[in-house]
Amino acid sequence: MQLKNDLLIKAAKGENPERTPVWLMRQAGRILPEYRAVRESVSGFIELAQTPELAAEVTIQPVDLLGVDAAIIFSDILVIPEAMGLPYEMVEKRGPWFPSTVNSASDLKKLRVADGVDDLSYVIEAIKITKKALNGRVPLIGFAGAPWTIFAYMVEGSGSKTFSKARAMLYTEPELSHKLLQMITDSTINYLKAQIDAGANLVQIFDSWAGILSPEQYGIFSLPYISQICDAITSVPKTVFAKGAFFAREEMSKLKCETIGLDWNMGIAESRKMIGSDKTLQGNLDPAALYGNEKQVEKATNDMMEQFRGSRHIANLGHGVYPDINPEMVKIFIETVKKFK
Ligand SMILES: Cc1c2[nH]c(c1CCC(=O)O)Cc1[nH]c(c(CCC(=O)O)c1C)Cc1[nH]c(c(CCC(=O)O)c1C)Cc1[nH]c(c(C)c1CCC(=O)O)C2
Repeated sequence: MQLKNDLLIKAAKGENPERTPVWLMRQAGRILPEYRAVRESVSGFIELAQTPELAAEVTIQPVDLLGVDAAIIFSDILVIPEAMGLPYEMVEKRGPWFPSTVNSASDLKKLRVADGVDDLSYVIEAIKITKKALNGRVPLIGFAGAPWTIFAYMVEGSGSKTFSKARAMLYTEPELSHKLLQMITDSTINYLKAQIDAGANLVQIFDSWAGILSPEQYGIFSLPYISQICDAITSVPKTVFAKGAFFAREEMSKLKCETIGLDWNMGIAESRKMIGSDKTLQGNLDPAALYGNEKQVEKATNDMMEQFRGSRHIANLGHGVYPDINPEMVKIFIETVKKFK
């Protein structure tokens, strides 16, 4: 299927798109009343994610309603632990929670390497339905969590400010940590390959908890596993977004990926210098800028675009859009990027 809008793919490959493409991390769900209406028709997030027709519907909503240049499949990074044998629940207003966690070698024995097609067939089905419905209008982004971020949830059992249990394990049980990280990595490679076979045009790896590791620990327990994933996926462009990993930008430029995501704490000119000109940069407006009024959002967006001018860029926020942002301000962000000359 030929893409009618391939700006994202061109930008990722450094092929001079006619204008800068724009999409938002966490654009599916969260901010749209149309999403909440679908969400209320089922028992909760997990049922929605596991019902391929509905997952496809909410994946396409931001393309229709906001005018973004890409869709991202509606799912969650935590489907990987579940496929490995560690199920999660999504607790209303609190976030993910794992009834059991990984603390010992015997816990690890109960897990398996997930097979992308069989264990995550509902995501694969949702991708196929989405691709058909999109009919080439925009590219579809597939995604997975980075092994370290997935490890953090599997060991901690929930979100946390410090993830101190997960970080402790890296010091007290380094061998066990590496074994679990390798199982997550192998599962993630299988999963991303299955997403690509089903039609994903680009994949993004979210290392949301990169920033809580020391540079040294990051180099031992996160980057080598992201690097394995980048090496294993060769058929579509890859984006690596490591939130808070300002200290790893130079190292990240060596990854076999086309695009590096920047969060809003990372200076644009300084990041370009560290990463070099052979990669596309994605980002990085502060998501809180969208709390401003129309003029303020326009100005903040234009200021960001100006700093990326003339270099390989995919416009986005520096992290996921916040749930209480007014969709009208998201539209202004998108329109401002599209009009930028
Ligand atoms: C850390 C992380 C998670 N999930 C994800 C990350 C990495 C990105 C990041 O750093 O924000 C990634 C994710 N989660 C979701 C998507 C869908 C696609 C998209 O719109 O980008 C994506 C790409 C849906 C979701 N994932 C979740 C929801 C809300 C569930 C609901 O509808 O109640 C959605 C739409 C739940 C979720 N899932 C997770 C948390 C902490 C929570 C609860 C709080 C929150 O909403 O962010 C784990």
